[in-house]
Amino acid sequence: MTDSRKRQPPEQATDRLFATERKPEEFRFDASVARVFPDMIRRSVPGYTTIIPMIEVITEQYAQPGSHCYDLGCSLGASTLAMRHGIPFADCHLFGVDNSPAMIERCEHYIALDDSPVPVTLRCEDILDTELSNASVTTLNFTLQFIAPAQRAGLLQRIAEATRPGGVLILSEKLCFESEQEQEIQTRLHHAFKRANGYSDLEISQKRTALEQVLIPETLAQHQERLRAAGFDQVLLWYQCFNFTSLLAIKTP
Ligand SMILES: Nc1ncnc2c1ncn2[C@@H]1O[C@H](C[S@+](CC[C@H]([NH3+])C(=O)[O-])CC(=O)[O-])[C@@H](O)[C@H]1O
Ligand SMILES: O=C(O)C(=O)Cc1ccccc1
Repeated sequence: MTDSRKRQPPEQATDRLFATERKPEEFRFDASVARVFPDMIRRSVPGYTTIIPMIEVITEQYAQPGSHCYDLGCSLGASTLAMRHGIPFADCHLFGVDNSPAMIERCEHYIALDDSPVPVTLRCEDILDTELSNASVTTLNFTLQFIAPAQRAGLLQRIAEATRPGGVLILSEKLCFESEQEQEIQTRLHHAFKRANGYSDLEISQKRTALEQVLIPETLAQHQERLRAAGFDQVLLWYQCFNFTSLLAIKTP
């Protein structure tokens, strides 16, 4: 492939994956999702377009010279590129990890189009198996929710152990709520957000069914307690919009 072809951005499309009636099937990060993913996540996750630039701001504050930064579940690299632009040291190494070949293939194109100096290595791997060491900033931007709940504590412990003193984990997640009333209100607001972004009731309901066994949200308290038990000293909620949040877990220097 010539250099100029390699540098073309992948074509992007509008998400109509759930627009027509389809047989119930579990949601997967396959090629059809990868093709529409920027549109899908922007229209589906309240606050996503705010969180991405803030990942750059947070990374700039916490990246340490000579350290590793990790974006776990990097998809097409939106959070990876935000981290790359925030890292103020050329001797840091950034790793983007995702187990979807369709995502990693497209992500490679976006990384190649970006010419900032921080080296990036993409790994098509399960984040449960990926090697972690010498970390200053690690991001799980809406990824932990797709990991089986029984595996979550072990992964967070591995991240905390790999994190240097003064380093952080940025954890963004869809939440559920202990109060049934709050669960109902926040879900209604999330669905209203999706409708305002052009999704029909059929699209909202079919995607909801497809995600039921795949995206398993937990409460804010569950996340905060598990992050502390994993070895993070401070857990700050820095963003919430409806049932979507982002936390900053800090290992004290
Ligand atoms: N076990 C796993 N190992 C590796 N990757 C996984 C695993 N399970 C799921 N993934 C990957 O985690 C990503 C989650 S999307 C992240 C968005 C991105 N961070 C963004 O800021 O744009 C969030 C969403 O779709 O709501 C997908 O690309 C999966 O393939
Ligand atoms: O679409 C939804 O309802 C979500 O909860 C978020 C989402 C966004 C992109 C892929 C999977 C889930």
